[in-house]
Amino acid sequence: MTNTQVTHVQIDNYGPWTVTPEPRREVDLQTLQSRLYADLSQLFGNRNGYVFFSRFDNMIAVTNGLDVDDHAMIQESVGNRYPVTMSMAVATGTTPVKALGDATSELQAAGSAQDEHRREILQGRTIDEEFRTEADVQIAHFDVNDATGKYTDELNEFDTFIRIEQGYAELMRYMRRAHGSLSFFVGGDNVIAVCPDLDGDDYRDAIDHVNEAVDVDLKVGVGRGRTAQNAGMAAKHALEECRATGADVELDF
Ligand SMILES: Nc1nc2c(ncn2[C@@H]2O[C@H](COP(=O)(O)OP(=O)(O)OP(=O)(O)O)[C@@H](O)[C@H]2O)c(=O)[nH]1
Repeated sequence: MTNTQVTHVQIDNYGPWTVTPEPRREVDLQTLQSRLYADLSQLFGNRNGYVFFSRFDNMIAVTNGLDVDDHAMIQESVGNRYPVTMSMAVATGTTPVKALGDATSELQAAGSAQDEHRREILQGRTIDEEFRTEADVQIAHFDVNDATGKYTDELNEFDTFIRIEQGYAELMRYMRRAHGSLSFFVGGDNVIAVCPDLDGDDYRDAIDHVNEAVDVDLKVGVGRGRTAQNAGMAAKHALEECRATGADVELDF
């Protein structure tokens, strides 16, 4: 049974900051956001977590293996180095959607994202070491079949981008609604989904749905692990197995 630990990261009072005392240069905001994402990717990643940028001012991390002190250190490090602070709430659940829902509720209960008095909130609970297992995290790595031949080498970059984003939009909605999963675009033609205990038929169902809805062909490798890093690497190996065998779905368990 999966037990996903999810952390909701939110920049404090970011909206007002972007326009105070007057609108800040967009290039500076883009630089700040992408650097913060890069730093968080390293800070969570060094502890075997994964972080996804969602909207950049909000980010979602899979943090199995990190305790509250690890979160506090990451929060402090960002507070020391950036002109903005961030709040975090962490929750666990048998589905990632449920865990994230609980984490978000904790942040919302602590105050608005645009409340200047709500700063550096750190709330929630992590999984005690004794209850952690090798099956806590299930990660699916989706990839568009032959994106290079069908899109990248054929269409202009914007039309390729539209095709890939359409596949992503349909997949993220369906995996959330039908399968309690959180899916994130990670670049190129790749989507990483954080999932509860799904089986091969569930993944086939999602791939068929996306194919019927928006005519984008996907394959997926799925892995399990004690941490996001372990599950994610197993998923990548399973995806290589798809490439070797021609299968649409490969499970590494
Ligand atoms: N983030 C991330 N991006 C990747 C990964 N693998 C490939 N990409 C990106 O996806 C692009 C397409 O690569 P592939 O998916 O290998 O190529 P393809 O043409 O779809 O071929 P097949 O996947 O073999 O059907 C690459 O140029 C990279 O930008 C990965 O593991 N993670």
